[in-house]
Amino acid sequence: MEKYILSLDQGTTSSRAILFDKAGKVVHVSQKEFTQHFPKPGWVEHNANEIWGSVLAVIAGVLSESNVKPEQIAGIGITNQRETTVVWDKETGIPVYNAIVWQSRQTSGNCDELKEKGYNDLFREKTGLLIDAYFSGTKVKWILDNVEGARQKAEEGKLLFGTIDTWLIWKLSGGRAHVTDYSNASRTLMFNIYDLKWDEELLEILGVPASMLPEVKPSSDVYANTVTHHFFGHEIPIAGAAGDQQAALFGQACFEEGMAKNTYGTGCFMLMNTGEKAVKSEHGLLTTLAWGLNGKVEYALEGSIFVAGSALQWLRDGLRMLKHASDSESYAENVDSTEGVYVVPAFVGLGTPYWDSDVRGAVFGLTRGTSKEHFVRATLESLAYQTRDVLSAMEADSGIELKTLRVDGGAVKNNFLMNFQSDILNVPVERPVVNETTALGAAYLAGLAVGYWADQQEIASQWAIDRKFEPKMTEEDRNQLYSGWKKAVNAAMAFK
Ligand SMILES: Nc1ncnc2c1ncn2[C@@H]1O[C@H](COP(=O)(O)OP(=O)(O)O)[C@@H](O)[C@H]1O
Ligand SMILES: O=P(O)(O)OC[C@H](O)CO
Repeated sequence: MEKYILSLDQGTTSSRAILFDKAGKVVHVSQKEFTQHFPKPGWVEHNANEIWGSVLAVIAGVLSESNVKPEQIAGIGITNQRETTVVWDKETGIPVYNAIVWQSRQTSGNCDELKEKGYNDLFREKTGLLIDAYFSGTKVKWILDNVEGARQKAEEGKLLFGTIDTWLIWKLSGGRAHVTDYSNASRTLMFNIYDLKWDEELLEILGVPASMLPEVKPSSDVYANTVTHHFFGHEIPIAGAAGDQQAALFGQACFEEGMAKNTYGTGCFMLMNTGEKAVKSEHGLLTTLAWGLNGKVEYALEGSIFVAGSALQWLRDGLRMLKHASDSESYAENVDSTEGVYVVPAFVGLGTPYWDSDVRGAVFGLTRGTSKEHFVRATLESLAYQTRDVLSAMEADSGIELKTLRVDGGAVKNNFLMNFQSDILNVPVERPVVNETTALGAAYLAGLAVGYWADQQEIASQWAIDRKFEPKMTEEDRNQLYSGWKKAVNAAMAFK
């Protein structure tokens, strides 16, 4: 009986269940989008029960469509949109508020207060992050402060906190496991990435009771078995978990120090493996845990871009310029340039290297001749410019000049974007055969825990390239285009 690993990739816009075989190939995918809630400007929320429903639906879909039986699944790996915060009642399992999404800015006022009190260095020293509404800590506090009765219940030990991995493991195991992994814990602003413990001093400052927090485990480990009714009478080990960006780093087999990947999904996240040493950034990058594996942890440097593929969704759903995000490629290729148009998609502020929560999106350089094609092209180009901002910071902090960049995520199907990316970075861009590297990374972590794959060497040998995009632009053009982008960002930041 052939066995598979089931990976559950719970992203910002959709949930996917993917079956992988021993060769690391995709056997079948089932995907379901769910509702994005925007209750106020800058706020983004999800319904945690709708997320759970979407995960159950894709599990059922992938099994029935592929004809794979539950007993053929050797283990389950979970990967998730990170930082997104769920607080639920321990007894009833009912979330007390919507999941507050990583992009949401509703706690930026609280972050300003913490910064004014001078806490930034303390948080940075202990967590590798900086004080920003992006991370879970202030989101938990917001729920406890704004949901009636929540703080008291939390102090009585009746509420649980989790990022989406924790929520899904808790649901899949019927409430038997309240756990997370090192990579997800390192995104909360509450976890000390050096002591590898929840930090009492930070919890005190944030006003979050320790009793709400999950146990932190390695990223490759059997946390619990699923309860039988979810899998048609069969228990399956939940054997791996990692935040989606760290999982993509793993799925891209970036196991050596200095190897990096960039994932183009809702946002865009570049991570560089820094091995067993945590590199502190001077250029607005985050120091984060890559994974816990083989009895130790490894670290990564990360550049976080908040709006990437979601800018295309904005063109599609907000401005109704596109029918599908993928149509952007032909529109962009229908013109030779943007003719000086720049889109700065700072819809929820800017992350690396600017860390400005108040800046808003802006468009520059419009003329009477500007067409939809120019507008779409400028939006796609903004993903590449933001990536260049991050890569420059990464090279400055690590002292490593990247020879190639491995890429993945929904938007890398866009060949125009990949060509332009390579041109603007002046670095070759490598797109692997398996684009579902996030899900693959979680599958690998689970597969290692249950002996499905032997070791990281076996995994690294499975990585294969689909297409390499080589830079062709002249240096003069590259510099001119990029300096226009810097001007546009500075102008957007000045408009507040
Ligand atoms: N061909 C394309 N060109 C540009 N963007 C795309 C394309 N296809 C998908 N996208 C964008 O990619 C994102 C989806 O990627 P995905 O990796 O599934 O994201 P997530 O994990 O954040 O949900 C969407 O924001 C969508 O707009
Ligand atoms: O949903 P994605 O793939 O854009 O990933 C979201 C990140 O995990 C946020 O930190």
